[in-house]
Amino acid sequence: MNSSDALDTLTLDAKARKVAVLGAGSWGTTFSKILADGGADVAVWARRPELAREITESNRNSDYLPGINLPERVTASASLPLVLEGAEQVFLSVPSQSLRANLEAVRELIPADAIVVSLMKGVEKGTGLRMSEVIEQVLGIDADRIAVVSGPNLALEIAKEQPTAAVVSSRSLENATLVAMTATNPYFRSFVNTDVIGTEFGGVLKNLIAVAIGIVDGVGYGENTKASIITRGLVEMTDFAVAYGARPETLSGLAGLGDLIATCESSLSRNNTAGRLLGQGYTFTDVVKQMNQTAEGLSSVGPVLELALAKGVEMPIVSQVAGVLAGTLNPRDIAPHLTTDPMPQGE
Ligand SMILES: NC(=O)c1ccc[n+]([C@@H]2O[C@H](COP(=O)([O-])OP(=O)(O)OC[C@H]3O[C@@H](n4cnc5c(N)ncnc54)[C@H](O)[C@@H]3O)[C@@H](O)[C@H]2O)c1
Ligand SMILES: O=P(O)(O)OC[C@H](O)CO
Repeated sequence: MNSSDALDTLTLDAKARKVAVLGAGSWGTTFSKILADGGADVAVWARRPELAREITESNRNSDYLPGINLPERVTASASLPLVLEGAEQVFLSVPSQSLRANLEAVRELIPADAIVVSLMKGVEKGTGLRMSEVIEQVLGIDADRIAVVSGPNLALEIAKEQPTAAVVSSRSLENATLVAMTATNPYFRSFVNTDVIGTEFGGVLKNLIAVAIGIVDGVGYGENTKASIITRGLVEMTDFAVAYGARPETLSGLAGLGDLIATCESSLSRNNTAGRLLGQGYTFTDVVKQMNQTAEGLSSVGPVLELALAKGVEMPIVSQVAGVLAGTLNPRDIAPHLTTDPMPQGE
């Protein structure tokens, strides 16, 4: 049976019944709720046993999702073998820079046929690898068994069941579809594509533009500045991702423009918040101390600029974010420098 025949025979019965989520932060916990509300039994791995107990016994994760009740189908444990046993799909939601170490601990525990799904939006420092590439490298599994989820997905809004869409991407359309069916419920709809590169880079790059938006917000600039950065930021995102093999239309979709809008507009965004603190004059070190959740953009800016240089892609906005983070560019100077060329350019 080829893959399009296999797709034709898929019915909703093919939804996964037992899934595992590694990482009980704001996104791992919210995604567990999405999956449980779609009908799956969800086992979550939390590093701290007391958090695992709170999730299982009180159906709450009060540190990350205050006021949200989790479905009974979500249980948690600090034991990886317990969580992973029998999982048909394994969702990964830890900070990107910790993924490799976490995967090394679970390599032997992931069930042989499970689809492994990245929920993360970062690139690895030092290697410049996307999360799906780290998964492929460390687990040594076929790329068809790996999927990624991305889109305009601010965790707290979804935990409150506000209607939202996302895209699931895999080289195997069949596996993307299986994951999307499992990650669909009355308030959350998953679309599919096979452009893993574009889907992952969309999520990484919008974080950097959201940091820029936060910076100019913190400075006190208004909507013209922000709209200029969002629009030119999308050009930078698309040029970069296409240089690495993405399809341009992916960057106009949920994982690109969609996520860019959500992250740049919302004060719930940690990347946007980190930028705002920088714009208000806090140093990078102060900002890192104040953030108690993951702001991936702060770690991805370096590797993204290295990848851009390798392909000769110009990223003036991302370069300016790097300058502000390094303390070499005054946040007030970020906005006028939307191109590196003083001569007028085609848009
Ligand atoms: N929160 C969102 O709205 C959202 C939405 C979409 C995607 N994401 C992505 O999901 C990923 C996880 O983000 P999050 O929002 O859940 O972050 P978070 O900071 O809320 O939680 C991270 C979780 O990982 C754990 N953790 C921290 N360091 C770890 C380590 N070294 N090893 C294992 N676990 C560790 C923490 O204890 C916590 O449970 C990020 O890549 C983020 O970009 C987040
Ligand atoms: O809070 P942020 O900035 O990590 O953004 C969360 C999600 O990626 C929004 O889609």
